[in-house]
Amino acid sequence: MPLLKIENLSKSFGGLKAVSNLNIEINQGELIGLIGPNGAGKTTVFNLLTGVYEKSEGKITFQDKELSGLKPYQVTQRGMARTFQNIRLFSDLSVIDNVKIAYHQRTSYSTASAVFRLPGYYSGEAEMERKAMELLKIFHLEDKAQETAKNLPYGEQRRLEIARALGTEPKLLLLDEPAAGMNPQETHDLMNLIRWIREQFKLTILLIEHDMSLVMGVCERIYVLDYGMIIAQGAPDEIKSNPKVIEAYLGEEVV
Ligand SMILES: Nc1ncnc2c1ncn2[C@@H]1O[C@H](COP(=O)(O)OP(=O)(O)OP(=O)(O)O)[C@@H](O)[C@H]1O
Repeated sequence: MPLLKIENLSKSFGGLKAVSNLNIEINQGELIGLIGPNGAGKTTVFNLLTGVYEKSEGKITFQDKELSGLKPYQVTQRGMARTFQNIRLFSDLSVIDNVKIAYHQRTSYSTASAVFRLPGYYSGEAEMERKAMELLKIFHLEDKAQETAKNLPYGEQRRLEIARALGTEPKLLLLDEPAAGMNPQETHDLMNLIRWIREQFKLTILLIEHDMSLVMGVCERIYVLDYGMIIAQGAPDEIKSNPKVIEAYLGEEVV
């Protein structure tokens, strides 16, 4: 059974069919790319998966359970986390608080112990602080733990966003253009980081990305969307030489 199964998924906005009859299967541990020209429907797919949008038609099954009518926080609790194309951090909070908020979504202590500050609350907080700090170390952000998130350079904000997503302890991580705005060196480092966190956290990753060197470099399989429909799928080498893909990217560099 795949970890994620998307069957005949469609989403219309008025007369526009942003996603049309989409079928995707992702197995545990895979690193999969979702590419396509601007406006192809990639982010809409993420919004459908995470409960931001309600589907028009189709079925999404995640960890053997259908995801239907769930709010984004419920999808997070089921084990799916995402980052956004335009970074969305709590920009006025500290770096470490951004990650601790993610752990709060998975917290084990009860609301009563939080409200009355019972001992369980404090041990829970301490544990969260420790775990958040561990994550920051992985992302080389431990020295910036007390810094206000908005003061971080752009590349570090992107890394913090991934750290925060991992704080919810997901099985499936959705990355929406993680290399956007990064220079070639940062993109190269990010590629290694993505590979590494997949192993370390036993993650399955679905990645939207326009940077072809990154997509082709890290993904095992790639789905190509155009006008809301899948026009090609396969290994990076097959995708690079697929005439439909080359045509969809007309004038753009595919390799
Ligand atoms: N909330 C919405 N209301 C109306 N139309 C929308 C909405 N969200 C997305 N769309 C439309 O759906 C289509 C797909 O958009 P989407 O953002 O998913 O594309 P994308 O592949 O992620 O593009 P990009 O690479 O530029 O981010 C576009 O035509 C877009 O204008």
